[in-house]
Amino acid sequence: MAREKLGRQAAEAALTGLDGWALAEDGASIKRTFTFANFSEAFAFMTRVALAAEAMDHHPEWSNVYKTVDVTLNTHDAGGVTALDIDLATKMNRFAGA
Ligand SMILES: C[C@H](O)[C@H](O)[C@H]1CNC2=NC(N)=NC(=O)C2=N1
Repeated sequence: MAREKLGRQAAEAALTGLDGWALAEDGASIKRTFTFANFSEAFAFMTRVALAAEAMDHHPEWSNVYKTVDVTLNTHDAGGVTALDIDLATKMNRFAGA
């Protein structure tokens, strides 16, 4: 099920092939820093992700400084990483051209 919490091994397995993402030390979230050419590119990325996230009803925790976007994903209800986070991370990589 999409909201079923993935154990550490399953989460790590799901991340293989997902460029740039790593499991947080506590195993409860996944993280990636995206770096773009400039602020416009970073903000365009965030806009695309925002629309996709809203459609999924699954939202990133993120911050933006100039051309970098730091992202943390987890599923609050499950208290950890689920397939929803992997799906959103996959979309983010696609939007970032990674
Ligand atoms: C009611 C609604 O489905 C929940 O609050 C959603 C909204 N967005 C969410 N986003 C994330 N990242 N995790 C959640 O558990 C979550 N829950």
